[in-house]
Amino acid sequence: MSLPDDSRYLRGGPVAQRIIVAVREDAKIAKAEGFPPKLISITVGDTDAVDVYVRNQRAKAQLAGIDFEERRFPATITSGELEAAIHGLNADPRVTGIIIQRPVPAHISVKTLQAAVHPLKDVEGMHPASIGNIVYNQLDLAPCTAAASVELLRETGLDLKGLEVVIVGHSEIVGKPIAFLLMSEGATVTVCHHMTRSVAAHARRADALFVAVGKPRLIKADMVKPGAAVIDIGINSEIGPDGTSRIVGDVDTDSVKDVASWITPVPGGVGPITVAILLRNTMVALSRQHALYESTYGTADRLAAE
Ligand SMILES: NC(=O)C1=CN([C@@H]2O[C@H](COP(=O)(O)OP(=O)(O)OC[C@H]3O[C@@H](n4cnc5c(N)ncnc54)[C@H](OP(=O)(O)O)[C@@H]3O)[C@@H](O)[C@H]2O)C=CC1
Ligand SMILES: Nc1nc(=O)c2c([nH]1)NC[C@@H]1CN(c3ccc(C(=O)N[C@@H](CCC(=O)O)C(=O)O)cc3)C=[N+]21
Repeated sequence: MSLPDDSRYLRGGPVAQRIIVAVREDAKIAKAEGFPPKLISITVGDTDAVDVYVRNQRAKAQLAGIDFEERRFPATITSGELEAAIHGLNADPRVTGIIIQRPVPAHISVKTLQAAVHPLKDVEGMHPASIGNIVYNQLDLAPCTAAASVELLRETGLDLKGLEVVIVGHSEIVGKPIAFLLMSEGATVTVCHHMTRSVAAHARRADALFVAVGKPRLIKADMVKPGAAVIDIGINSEIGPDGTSRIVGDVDTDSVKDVASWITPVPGGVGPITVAILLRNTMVALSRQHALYESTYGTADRLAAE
């Protein structure tokens, strides 16, 4: 889809590009120091949104100089088998980071899998020990989509302090971490979900509206305050008028763009930044592992050599 050249569109491409350039520099240095970064993606079963994400992870990891490997498992696999595979990756010193693609089949608990990833290899910040960091305002490694969405809001130049923010969707991986990230920035945050009495009434008060539900065109123009920033996080596959599959968000962009001052396109908005932040998180994880390695072995080795 090509978008008109309209400053209301908050495009993710340039932001993602900036991040990837910095990651590439870091990856080059890490390789020279003998710590080549390697990211492993674990997919269980088949989901369109995951396929898009993994395809872009592979492409951008290659651009950034990060080794990328996808491990695909059938939907019939047991939780025990997956946990064993994760433990193997935890123990493999060549593996820097592990991402568990969501969703996983109903008979498997994604929480159990996330808890099985070693916190030092948790590049999404989803281990129960990692997710607490954002509650304590330690924001250098946050869940990727949440961090990407906040990064796009910053592009508006709006002052986040005291900003009225409404988030629609409260998943652990998107809605809740966005709320914590924005609270850290001083925004006033309201979180809506399927039990909220009137999502529209809340949404209409928002200076910045984040939507992560997974329902095409859920947010219409009459739910948006004139002049608001609308961050559309949804990635939904649907069949377009020409009969081919296409990706759309959760916002009815055609009507909302006439009301909002800023809107993120889908594709081309949050998605590319999510991928870039995953790669940046891989480098943050690597530098933590490197620091631990040095404090455990490095000094001793250097002393021995002198
Ligand atoms: N762009 C990107 O980088 C990413 C995009 N996504 C996309 O974002 C979307 C959401 O993903 P994710 O958070 O993982 O999804 P989940 O299905 O885990 O969460 C959806 C959330 O929406 C809430 N919800 C459902 N129906 C309504 C409704 N009618 N009104 C208000 N809230 C509602 C649910 O509430 P409750 O739990 O109470 O039912 C839940 O909190 C998907 O389209 C996904 O593909 C996801 C990750 C990354
Ligand atoms: N553990 C986990 N973490 C996730 O963050 C996660 C997940 N599981 N499961 C699936 C969803 C979906 N998701 C996408 C991220 C980026 C694009 C993306 O790169 N989109 C581009 C490209 C679109 C295209 O190539 O057609 C865009 O929107 O412009 C898509 C989808 C992350 N998710």
